[in-house]
Amino acid sequence: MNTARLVTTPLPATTVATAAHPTGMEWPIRVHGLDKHYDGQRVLDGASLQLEPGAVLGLIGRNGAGKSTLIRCLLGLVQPDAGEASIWGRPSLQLDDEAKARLAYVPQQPEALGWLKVGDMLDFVGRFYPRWDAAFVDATLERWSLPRNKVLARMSPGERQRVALIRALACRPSLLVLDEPAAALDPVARRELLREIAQRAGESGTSVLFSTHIVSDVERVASHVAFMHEGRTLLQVELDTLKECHLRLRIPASAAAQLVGRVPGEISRRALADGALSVVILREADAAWPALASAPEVRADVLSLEDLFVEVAE
Ligand SMILES: Nc1ncnc2c1ncn2[C@@H]1O[C@H](COP(=O)(O)OP(=O)(O)OP(=O)(O)O)[C@@H](O)[C@H]1O
Repeated sequence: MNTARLVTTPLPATTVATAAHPTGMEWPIRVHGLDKHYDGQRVLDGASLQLEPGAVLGLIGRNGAGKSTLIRCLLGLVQPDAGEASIWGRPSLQLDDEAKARLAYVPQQPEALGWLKVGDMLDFVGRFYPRWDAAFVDATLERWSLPRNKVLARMSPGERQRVALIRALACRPSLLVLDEPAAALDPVARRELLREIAQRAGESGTSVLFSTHIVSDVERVASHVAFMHEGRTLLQVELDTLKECHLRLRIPASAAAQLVGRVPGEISRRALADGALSVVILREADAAWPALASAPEVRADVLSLEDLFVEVAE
């Protein structure tokens, strides 16, 4: 497969640490050109991402695509080999206490403070956050049937993940970063979580980044989606405009043989068994489609989010 890097909103040339949002507000998240290697394996390959204030961005990618590594670089937990990452305009590796107090992160497998009981851990952590919402903690523990007096290490992964989510939301963060928040949750708990995220974003203006490989979760709650594949961010776009800005072209073998180079806006390409080509293209809002899209022998389809994910990640 031949893939190209493409972000529908191009990142300006200024450094991420200093660039301002067009509204004058700070970008909750900006990541530009991140590279990261582990043991000679390229895990991030020029990954770029940005999160609008108040937006909910679903970062979608297959297992091993690099989502967790991108998030860990973004939060300053891992140092990238190259590229820049910032939160509210501050470089991720130099976040001050004020920025950290406005930020909540739920890792894929929350393990911290496992020897404490649920209630003791939440009371302890709450002391460090001036905006801690103790009433929310009590109400949500009850609603989600989580006992205060159970030791965290003895809980199931799903229960532990829900406690971690309560902890994250109780800080009333301005930015919430969730790494596969639904991974260990049953369908009911997943819906509750998504509802909570949507409510936070809608009512309090919390900006949210969450990684997932569950397409329906993105459709249910996200305002924006970014696709990640083999360490690259292939596209980032607003969900409402997604259908207007991508097409899959099925180019028959006869025409495919004459095709030289990439199709304008091409983000993925797949050879089909009969020699035809399946090419996904993306255009900027209001830009014209390439002439090939209306060629009589070419079939152009708009894809569902799930089909688009499969097409670019195959
Ligand atoms: N600390 C590490 N040491 C060595 N390799 C690592 C490390 N962290 C991640 N990797 C490798 O980097 C690649 C990307 O991993 P990452 O966890 O970022 O992917 P992911 O998209 O979050 O996957 P998943 O959806 O399965 O959680 C994988 O091949 C993984 O094995």
